[in-house]
Amino acid sequence: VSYYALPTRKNNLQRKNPPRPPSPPKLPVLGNLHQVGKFPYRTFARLAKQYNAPLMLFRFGSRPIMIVSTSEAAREVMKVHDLITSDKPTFQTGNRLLYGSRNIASTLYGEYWRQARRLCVLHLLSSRKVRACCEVREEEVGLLVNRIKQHHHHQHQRAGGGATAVNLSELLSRLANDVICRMAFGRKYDGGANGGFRDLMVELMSVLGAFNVGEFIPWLSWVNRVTGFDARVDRVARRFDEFLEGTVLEGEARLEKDGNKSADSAGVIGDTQAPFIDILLHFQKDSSEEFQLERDEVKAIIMDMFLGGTDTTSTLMEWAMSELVKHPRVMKKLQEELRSKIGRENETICEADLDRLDYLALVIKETIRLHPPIPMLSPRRLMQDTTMSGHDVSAGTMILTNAWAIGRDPVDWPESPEEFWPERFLNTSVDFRGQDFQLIPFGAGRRGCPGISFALAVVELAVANLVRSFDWELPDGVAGEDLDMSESVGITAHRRLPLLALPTIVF
Ligand code: HEM
Repeated sequence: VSYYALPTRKNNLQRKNPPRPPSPPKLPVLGNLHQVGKFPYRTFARLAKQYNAPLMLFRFGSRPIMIVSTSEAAREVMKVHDLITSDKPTFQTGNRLLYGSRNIASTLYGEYWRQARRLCVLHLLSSRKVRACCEVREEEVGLLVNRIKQHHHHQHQRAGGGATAVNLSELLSRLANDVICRMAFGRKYDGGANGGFRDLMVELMSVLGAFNVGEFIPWLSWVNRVTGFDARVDRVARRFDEFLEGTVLEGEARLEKDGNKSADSAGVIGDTQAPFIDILLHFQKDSSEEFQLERDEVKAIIMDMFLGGTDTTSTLMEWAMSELVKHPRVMKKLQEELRSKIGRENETICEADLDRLDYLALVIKETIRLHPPIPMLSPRRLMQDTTMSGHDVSAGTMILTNAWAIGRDPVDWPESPEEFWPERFLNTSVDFRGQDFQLIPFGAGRRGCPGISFALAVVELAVANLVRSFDWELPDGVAGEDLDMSESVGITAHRRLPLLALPTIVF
């Protein structure tokens, strides 16, 4: 048997007990780690197809990992077995950076998770709260549009008419970060004296996404000390904590001045525009609340909002703009919708207009189908032995769902699954909110993403304004269809190369 051959299903079926999911032969110590490659979602998609295996069992060092590769299998994991797959694996790096993994996304399934998630869904990310903060997004998107216009005028004057490209990836990352910053703290931290918050976020993402051998092969943990990885993690954790401590002190000063907030008739703390940190501090200070947070937990949940909401959101906007530049037909159709339905009255589109923009909604759906920002979703951990799709799976197995592969599976997407074609969503109710397992970029079930409305509000507003206000071309006369679409390595799959594009002001 070669190292790369999976046992066939037939062999498995000859066994007496329900078989384990197919599993490629492993190397000693490494298990299957050597097979993963730079783009695990591509490798796993290829193997799943090759061996016709909706569920596959791998071993990364000492950890058993099940890979879920079809919508049917995903439904079984996240719907039929949602409860017993709602635990999370622990990682040393996450423990050190996220206050013992007390953030909602990494904490173990249990009472703390239930209460913290409830708090988050009700007070931080509810559609009411999202709506109440539309001014923040409108202002920030307005700033983005003005920045591009200024760049354009400036270049015109300087270069005597020759336009230069703007770095849309950079601008969109700044937008996502500024919006969450204002929601979380009530103000922006633009660097300078405040310590370059965005640089800190970039470093945090890079440390969290780095391969840490000690997570999988515990006796090799010493390697991290030698390579300096441990010291780097400690440095990021310390700098982040210093920053968050400052924001907590500012929040405490505000609470002291305004007095403790009590719930309004809808049970929401503070006014709907109160920054997240003030709301979380209320749950730390007010002993009449049933659920009490520790100071570190306040910080961990704030970090969750940044980790969950910045890179993911900017990645989605970046791919939407890339696909539009690459597909002039779709760009033109969307521009027609925006320019005819919104008209010229306002300089920028505001959120009240978004409901009327049907084609925009299709474009966003199609973008997230082809480019789920977290292609393998967030890992889960099976709580008890069970049988899934006719296979035995043991308690403790880590579960990764390949949303990227599922979004391109010809079984669910029979018409040109690799093509960017928003019209495929016409006359279907298929949506990404966790009911339709062929489209699960936000996961599903108990641990599904609570930030969908929050994310979409930013993404739709930004894309609508960028597409309505400007015409876009690639620099150096490169045709849109030749745009490089390769992905970066890491937890989020953003563009490998930044999206540089030439704007022409239309509105
Ligand atoms: C395009 C943007 C986003 C994408 C693609 C995304 C994706 C995801 C995914 C795949 C999960 C894991 C789901 C699962 O295991 O079933 C998740 C969880 C989570 N997301 Fe998002 N997310 C986005 C935006 C946001 C935003 C804006 C926030 C908050 C401001 C947020 C906060 C969270 C939190 C707190 C969790 C953990 C939930 C739990 O474990 O109970 N996300 N997200």
